[in-house]
Amino acid sequence: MYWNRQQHSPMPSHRYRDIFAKVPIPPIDRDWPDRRITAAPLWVPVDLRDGNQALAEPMDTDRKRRFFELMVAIGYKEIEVGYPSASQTDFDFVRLLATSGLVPPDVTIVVFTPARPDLIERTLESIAGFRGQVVVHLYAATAPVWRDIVLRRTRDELAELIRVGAEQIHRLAGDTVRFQFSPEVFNLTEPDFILELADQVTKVWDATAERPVILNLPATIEASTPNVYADQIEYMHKFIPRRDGVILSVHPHNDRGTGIACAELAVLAGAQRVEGCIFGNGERTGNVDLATLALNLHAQGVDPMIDFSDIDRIRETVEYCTRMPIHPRHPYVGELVYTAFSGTHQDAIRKGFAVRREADPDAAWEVPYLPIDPADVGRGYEAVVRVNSQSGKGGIAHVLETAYGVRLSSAEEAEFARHVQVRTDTTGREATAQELKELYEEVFGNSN
Ligand SMILES: CC(=O)SCCNC(=O)CCNC(=O)[C@H](O)C(C)(C)COP(=O)(O)OP(=O)(O)OC[C@H]1O[C@@H](n2cnc3c(N)ncnc32)[C@H](O)[C@@H]1OP(=O)(O)O
Ligand SMILES: CC(C)C(=O)C(=O)O
Repeated sequence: MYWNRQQHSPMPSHRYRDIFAKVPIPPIDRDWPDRRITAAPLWVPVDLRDGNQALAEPMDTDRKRRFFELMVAIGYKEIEVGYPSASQTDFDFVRLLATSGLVPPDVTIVVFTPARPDLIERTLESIAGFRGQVVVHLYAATAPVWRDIVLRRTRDELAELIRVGAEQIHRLAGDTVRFQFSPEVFNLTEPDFILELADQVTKVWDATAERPVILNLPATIEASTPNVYADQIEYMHKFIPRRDGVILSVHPHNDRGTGIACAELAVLAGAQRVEGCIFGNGERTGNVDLATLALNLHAQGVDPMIDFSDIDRIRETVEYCTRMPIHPRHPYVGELVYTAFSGTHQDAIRKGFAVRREADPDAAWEVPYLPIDPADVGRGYEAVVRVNSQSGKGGIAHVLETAYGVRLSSAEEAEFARHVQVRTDTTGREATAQELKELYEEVFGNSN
């Protein structure tokens, strides 16, 4: 075919199978494609547990505490604070929260446990005496490969393990505790088995609208296009027993790079709660990024209910706690995401700002190439246009004007751009505002 001269790659793609070969995807009359997101879901950051378990150097108490205080300060009301049976550090941090008054009364903490009697006991020990709101989160992997290879249990045996764990938690936990169950690798588990387990745990935990059980459905390893995950979630939304007594939650990872889309489509499909990490730390390619999800809502006119108005302060804390830098292209927070180097984009932004200057500050934001106003997240406008050999006269004039108040006529703009082009082509580098000013003075003298 003349239009497609691509060759077969030498990679062994034949060794992989798509999700439809791995698990039944039940047909549904899907409603999610026609829905819109008009309100924020319940957000639950799992940075202190799922994020923490992915770090080369897990957080110490000081880091955990700073991260926790940040999450409280910006508005999270439910926070997974650790895997208390994993390490003394995790246990001690939960004890600190349980005994120190660091948890505000309107904030719920979540503690995470596998279905092992000794570890459940240790988990409940970690929250002993805590008077605030707490969720005990039980998990077990349910997908066939995990059942066969890892846990070496049949479906019935695994269901029994989960029932026994759920009963133990119910017995040991006080009346104020709420319960959460995650069938790990939900997305690769047979739907009828999930319904069976959901029926079981909601029965054992006596799920009611007043004391709902959280059923969290993870894409532990992202394994399909997001529309398939959305179908899987909508199926559960429609068919899980005791739906009124269940908060349907999702927990997408990002192995295919589509964790955000999975979370958003899952919310359209009926998910009420989303777990993830701020800026997307987490196992392998990370948990879904809660900051991007929140700011995607903001950019659609929906209040995300979390305050990202000082995103660089949040970024500093997250980088300190995880000891990992955030990529310059990371949505909303990256150093370069409000910056244009290219000429036609700079020209459009400059014209957009000119219109904006005349507009009501509350008028709808319509500046080309800037999906949100950088000021919303505490960024200034200095870095919006930066100049190199890809830049044009509009962008160069914008920098001179905003940095130094120098205004060029149209003829001067065109002439000066030619000088800048020679300079940036020769150096191969960016020209800073100060370098542009010096070049301007060389070309036009100091008089303008
Ligand atoms: C998708 C997720 O994020 S799940 C959470 C993953 N997080 C972590 O593992 C971090 C914390 N983990 C730990 O500190 C340790 O793994 C511990 C304390 C939980 C367990 O440690 P160990 O007793 O040394 O066991 P190990 O780490 O090798 O785990 C494997 C055992 O756990 C079992 N297991 C795994 N998941 C579960 C579960 N949800 N419920 C019960 N048992 C489980 C495995 O079948 C295996 O048992 P086996 O030894 O009888 O074959
Ligand atoms: C067990 C759950 C919540 C999890 O961390 C995952 O599946 O990734």
